[in-house]
Amino acid sequence: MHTQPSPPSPDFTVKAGSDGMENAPPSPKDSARGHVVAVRGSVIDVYFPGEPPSMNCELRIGDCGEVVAEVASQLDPHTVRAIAITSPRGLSRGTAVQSLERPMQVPVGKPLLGRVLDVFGNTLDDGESLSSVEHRSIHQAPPTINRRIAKSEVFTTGIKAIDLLSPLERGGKAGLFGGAGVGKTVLITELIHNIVGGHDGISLFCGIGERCREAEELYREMGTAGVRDNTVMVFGQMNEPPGARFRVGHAAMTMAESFRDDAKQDVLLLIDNIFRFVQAGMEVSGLLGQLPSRVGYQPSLASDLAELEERICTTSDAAITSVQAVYVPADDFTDPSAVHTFAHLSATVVLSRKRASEGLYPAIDPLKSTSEMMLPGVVGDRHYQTASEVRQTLAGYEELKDIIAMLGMEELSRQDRLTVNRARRLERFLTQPFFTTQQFTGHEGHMVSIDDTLDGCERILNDEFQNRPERDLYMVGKLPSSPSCT
Ligand SMILES: Nc1ncnc2c1ncn2[C@@H]1O[C@H](COP(=O)(O)OP(=O)(O)OP(=O)(O)O)[C@@H](O)[C@H]1O
Repeated sequence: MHTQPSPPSPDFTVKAGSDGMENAPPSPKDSARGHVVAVRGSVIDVYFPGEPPSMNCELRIGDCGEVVAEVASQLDPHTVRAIAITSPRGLSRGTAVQSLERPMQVPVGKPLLGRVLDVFGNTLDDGESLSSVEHRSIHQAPPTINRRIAKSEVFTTGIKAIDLLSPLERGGKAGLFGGAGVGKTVLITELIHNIVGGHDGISLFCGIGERCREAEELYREMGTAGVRDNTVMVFGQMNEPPGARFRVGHAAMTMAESFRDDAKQDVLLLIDNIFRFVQAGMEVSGLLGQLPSRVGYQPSLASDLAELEERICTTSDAAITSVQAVYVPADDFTDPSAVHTFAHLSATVVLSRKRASEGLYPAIDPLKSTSEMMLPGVVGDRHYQTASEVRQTLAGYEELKDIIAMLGMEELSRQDRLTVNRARRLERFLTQPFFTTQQFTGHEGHMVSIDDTLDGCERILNDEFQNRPERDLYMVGKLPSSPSCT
């Protein structure tokens, strides 16, 4: 079906800078020229009279190379199937195609700082083009084992519940898991606010498949916080074709790797949202006609994720610390996308809908959030003991909830009543007013050091606040030095 006699291929004339593409394709060799033989949505079959381009080669389609596509499979000795990275609107059979005979490339290095880019490295802000900057392929192998190093060092965020119960690892990967609307984006924005200013490296934000409005808000917020000059933002948002959303993570990784490997600078990589990467992969796989696997995901889900996640690592040159928001479909934590993502992370912060509905923001579930850093040798004995006691108290309260609902507090033993008293106060103390939600909550934002968090929890566990109303501990930063102070 794809090998029918092909019409003569039209002349390919390349107009530099057309279609807003800053990297105009070079003059094609004859063997790199082909033409479209079939278009089905984002799937484009291309016939090459000579040798066909290899996997992942970038194709420019149209007289001005206005549609960019990537070779996804080879159908026969002369035909390849490509996935469009830009909208394939207007394509028809016979349209000229040029193979660039190399994978997609993005600009890398210092000129990217302070810029907002798309999956091709085209600038989305008003600044000058980056076409003259060094470019590098978005497909890179992860560092070999002998280049990797493992240091166990905690990365503090100033957010009480995270620092106490699931401390992030410097040079590690952390995930913020949650269903729709439980506060993943707010939490990642607050992390940017708290960390980026004090982080003496580069920050790279990668927006995958989320709303364009959020990208604009983040850009403004970075400007207000005065951290834009040390930040690169790369977006492939929900209005873009699946190919672009699938590749934007690789583009961002290539930029992050250049800062780590060439400039030897630590990188903080924030990704919102890794589920959208999986979802884009699922769409691409469906378009390619692959048989779906469990829950409709692509059969290559595990390897797609591993290909990206394994590139995020710390080497002897510098560290890439990554925080990723992970949308959990229908709040089902056994969904394959969530399960496969869990496997790559050193810290998982789970957001709970129940806590969000009670207004206990950030809605972090203290019993489900975990971290590999939670060892006495890493966080210290005091932190380890306090976190364990907090967890035990909250778990005890969780078990007592059914009894309280059926029989009331009066039927509880004195010890159980004390547990409930402490747990409710701890729950409220672990809420925190955010800088980024200041305008609509009316609570002034607070960053809290881990010492103040430990001090607060210890005092609540020692019943210092047992006679204070619970609301006094809600949405506060650190606790007052005396329980009687407000
Ligand atoms: N820390 C917080 N303090 C106060 N309100 C919050 C907080 N976190 C989230 N919210 C409320 O929850 C809403 C949804 O938050 P957010 O957009 O971060 O959710 P999300 O999990 O990213 O959602 P989606 O999956 O739809 O992108 C916010 O608009 C806000 O009203």
